[in-house]
Amino acid sequence: MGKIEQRVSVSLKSRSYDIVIKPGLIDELGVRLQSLASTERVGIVTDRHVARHYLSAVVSQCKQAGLHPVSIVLPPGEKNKTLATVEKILDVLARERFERKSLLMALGGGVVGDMTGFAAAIYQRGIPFVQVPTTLVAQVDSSVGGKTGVDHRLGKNLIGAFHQPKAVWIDTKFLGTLPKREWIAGLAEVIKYGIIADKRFFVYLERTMPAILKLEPRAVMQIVKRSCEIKAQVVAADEQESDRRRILNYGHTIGHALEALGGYQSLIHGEAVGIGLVLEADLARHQGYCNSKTVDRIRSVVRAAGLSDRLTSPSLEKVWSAMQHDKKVSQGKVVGVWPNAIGRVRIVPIERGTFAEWFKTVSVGGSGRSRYTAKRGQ
Ligand SMILES: NC(=O)c1ccc[n+]([C@@H]2O[C@H](COP(=O)([O-])OP(=O)(O)OC[C@H]3O[C@@H](n4cnc5c(N)ncnc54)[C@H](O)[C@@H]3O)[C@@H](O)[C@H]2O)c1
Ligand SMILES: O=C(O)C(=O)C[C@@H](O)[C@H](O)[C@H](O)COP(=O)(O)O
Ligand SMILES: [Zn+2]
Repeated sequence: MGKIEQRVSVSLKSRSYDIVIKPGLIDELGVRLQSLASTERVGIVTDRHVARHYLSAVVSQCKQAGLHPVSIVLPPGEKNKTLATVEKILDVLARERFERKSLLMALGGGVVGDMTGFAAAIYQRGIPFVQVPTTLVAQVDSSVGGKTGVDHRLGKNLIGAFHQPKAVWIDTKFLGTLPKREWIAGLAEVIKYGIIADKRFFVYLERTMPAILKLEPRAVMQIVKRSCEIKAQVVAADEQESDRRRILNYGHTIGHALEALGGYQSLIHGEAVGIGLVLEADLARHQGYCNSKTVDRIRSVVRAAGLSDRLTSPSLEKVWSAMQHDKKVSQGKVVGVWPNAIGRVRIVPIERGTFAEWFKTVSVGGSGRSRYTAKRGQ
């Protein structure tokens, strides 16, 4: 199997697994699956958009490797990340007599990955699955670390389970067909890693953004690999988010609230996180945790990526109330992740009064979408 693959290991207490990053890895999927699957039956879960580009190639790979693939094609988009959609996956697994050792493959973005992982976590109390992420968000974040689940009307990812994949296989060539808006959204999670854990990486992003926006292969490989390394380290230190893993949620306290307030339709996840990165940095400054220069640098890199930095809801009550459903809430208190400087964050609760004071100072406006809101394929 070619030479240019990169590997990142996720070392957990119970078990480790590898993230393999390689352009063209799709051509090896059959062989890789064969070496991991204990039964011939393999469930390929994907969505309609991804299926159009890649499903037939993956199915024929499986067949060539002597496997018996069963395709499950879901409706795309966050609004379908629901228990009802997971039930559809479970119906197929039961009907097709999937067994405890049957393997599922999540072929898609974070929505497909989170739901496939959740179905794998609960079908027969847990079956194995692999992640084959096809969006930037999924390649740098959602495919790694075992957070799986679905949304609830009141809050993001309120229903779910920790269930680690057996492997993560990343083909950066998938990104070639990704709509630009989705690519830009993924950059929010990439920028997040620089802010929470790696100043050098943040500086790299500041300098290299033009090449990244042009999808230059070296830059793409670098951001995917470094993001996976940082995520793998954090997850290894705290698999089930009892403490340190909460840093991966920087930008999400406000981001998830805005996503839920938009009914999971107006903002896509990365766009909401991009806004959250800037607003939570500004809120950190307001609380005296960092200086304005730090906020300005975060704002500049977010804008350079083409992401919005503007609050999308004028209602303090609505935003604060949506934030109450954050999974970091502890003993009724909203807990935030706040930058001290680039590369360093602290985790501290915030009072409503402090949030309200800051909220008055923030200008509201725009749709919150990235500069690239064109239709798919543009
Ligand atoms: N589990 C975690 O740790 C974690 C981390 C980050 C995000 N998430 C979750 O991930 C979700 C967002 O994921 P996403 O941004 O990947 O969105 P997504 O899964 O909705 O994919 C975005 C769009 O791109 C399409 N698409 C996917 N790959 C494509 C390709 N290669 N070519 C063309 N079209 C393609 C999809 O059909 C979809 O329309 C959110 O639900 C978020 O909560 C989870
Ligand atoms: O892996 C994690 O831990 C994260 O927080 C990564 C986030 O980017 C991701 O959006 C995650 O799904 C959020 O988790 P949640 O527990 O806040 O729903
Ligand atoms: Zn996220």
